[in-house]
Amino acid sequence: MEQPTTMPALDLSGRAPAQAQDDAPPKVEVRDLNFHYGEFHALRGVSMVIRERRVTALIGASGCGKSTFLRCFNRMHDLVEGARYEGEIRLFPDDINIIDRRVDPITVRMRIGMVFQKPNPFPKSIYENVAYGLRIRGISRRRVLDERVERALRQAALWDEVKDRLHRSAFDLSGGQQQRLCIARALATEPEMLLLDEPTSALDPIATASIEELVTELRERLTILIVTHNMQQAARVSDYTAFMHLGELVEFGPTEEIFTRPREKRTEDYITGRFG
Ligand SMILES: Nc1ncnc2c1ncn2[C@@H]1O[C@H](COP(=O)(O)OP(=O)(O)OP(=O)(O)O)[C@@H](O)[C@H]1O
Repeated sequence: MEQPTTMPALDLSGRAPAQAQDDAPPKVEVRDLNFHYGEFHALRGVSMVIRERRVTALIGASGCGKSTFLRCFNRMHDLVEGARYEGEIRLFPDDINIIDRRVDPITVRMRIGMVFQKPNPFPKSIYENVAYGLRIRGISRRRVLDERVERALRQAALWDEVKDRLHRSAFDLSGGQQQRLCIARALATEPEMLLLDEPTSALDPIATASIEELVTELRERLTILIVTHNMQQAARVSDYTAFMHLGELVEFGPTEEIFTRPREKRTEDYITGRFG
């Protein structure tokens, strides 16, 4: 695991003011979420509100349940034997409980996209990677596909780099470009929320910076939940930070407060690198 970096280098100067009076409506409300892998109780009574068009970072030591939590949001555990959810994850504005087995996981995944730690483009062309989800949704008219593929690639800040080689293999792209392609693929179906699971941990600093810039741009149009081991990254890109420990949510609040005035000693110890 990458060690958390220490506190002094955090630069919070360019950030929006603390959101103590944030008027963004809730996008998701997590209510007393418990999650079990068979006998193992991986998430313990997690409750939090994720606000619309805000970036919320999940931090905490390896194994504390960050990915488990993130994966609940697009029902990735459904096929894991013995996996069991309790509680609610209510998605607004329609107020549905997305972990209710009666809610179709495909519908949930259309509304909540996910990007993983390692770029994982399909063995297809750049164009077909982005068009994939659209084709699954029955869109086949060339003009519509062209338009939506271009829009998603522009939103992922990749269009200028790939517009002349759309039909080349996605594997010809660099790691950072592949990750932006995966983001474009997730954006093509116009989700309301994006889950990012350590999206830059396999990337170099330049590619990391471009993904962080992109996260800040995407925040204008959708809600983002990001898992990161990098404290600076959480401080740079997020509005809110949630600190988890052993399956519990220890502390949650505006990023600036969590990093400068944590209420809990465990949070302070973690962000100052005293444990992790
Ligand atoms: N499929 C599984 N079956 C059983 N236990 C699992 C499974 N996946 C994860 N776990 C356990 O659940 C706990 C939380 O794991 P999770 O991957 O969510 O942690 P994390 O905080 O994302 O860690 P990291 O930062 O290392 O990615 C760990 O103890 C892990 O061993």
